[in-house]
Amino acid sequence: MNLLEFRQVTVAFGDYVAVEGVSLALRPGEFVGLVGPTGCGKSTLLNVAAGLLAPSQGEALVEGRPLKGLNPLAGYLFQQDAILPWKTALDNVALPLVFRGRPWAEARREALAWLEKVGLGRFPRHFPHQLSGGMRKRVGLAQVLIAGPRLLLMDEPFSALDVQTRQLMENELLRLWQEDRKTVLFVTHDLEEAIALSDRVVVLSAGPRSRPIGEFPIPLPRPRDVAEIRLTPEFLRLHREIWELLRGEVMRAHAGA
Ligand SMILES: Nc1ncnc2c1ncn2[C@@H]1O[C@H](COP(=O)(O)OP(=O)(O)OP(=O)(O)O)[C@@H](O)[C@H]1O
Repeated sequence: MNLLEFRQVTVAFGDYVAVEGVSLALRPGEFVGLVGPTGCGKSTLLNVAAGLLAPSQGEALVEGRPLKGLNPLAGYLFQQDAILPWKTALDNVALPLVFRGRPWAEARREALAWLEKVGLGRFPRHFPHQLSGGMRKRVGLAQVLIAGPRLLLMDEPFSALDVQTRQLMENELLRLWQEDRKTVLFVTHDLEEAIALSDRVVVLSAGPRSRPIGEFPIPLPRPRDVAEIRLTPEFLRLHREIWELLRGEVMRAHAGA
């Protein structure tokens, strides 16, 4: 059964129809990259998947059941940090468990294990302003993963990072993902990032009335190193093929802007 499915999802903001008739299904354990030009409705679809936004028409299904309210299986990682500046790295990661009623001591123990998993075992008492951008991302990732989501919704999570840090984080994400293969919907307008990470890349058309116009399986071997895989002939072939479709949409989006 599909873990997440959009069935003919349309979202309108007033008269503006952002996405129209979107159908897309994610199998359990699948890593799907969603690419499209700026403003085409990628975040809108993630918000529908998270249950933060109800479609104007159509529906989202989670394990075959219509989604009503917040998606209980989902963890959401945004472009901006969602961590609290006045809490330590450890307490930021522990918070989702505390919100669920777990005692602080127990939550902190588990949080420390997660900080170690993301390579921050030596920084539990640091505050966010004492950490680099990449380290804050790691805190954010640990904070999402500690809650045990089966679906990860990621909205350009690494786009604010410099290229090297970004590649480190992409590899880190793949390493963690290999461990238990959560279902991932990863939004980006960076086609290379989408190909390097995903099992399947879905291309959205330029808005308004955006919808998927192409789906490309990415049969690159795993485990992958995102920096190395970009240099392989198969990667370049996939990039050329998908870019052919995406380029037209990017140009349409710019012409309409
Ligand atoms: N709450 C809202 N009210 C009105 N219009 C909105 C609202 N949210 C999004 N939109 C519009 O819907 C369209 C899709 O927005 P969305 O943020 O989903 O695009 P995106 O593909 O994620 O963009 P980007 O790549 O720039 O982040 C945009 O034209 C945006 O202006």
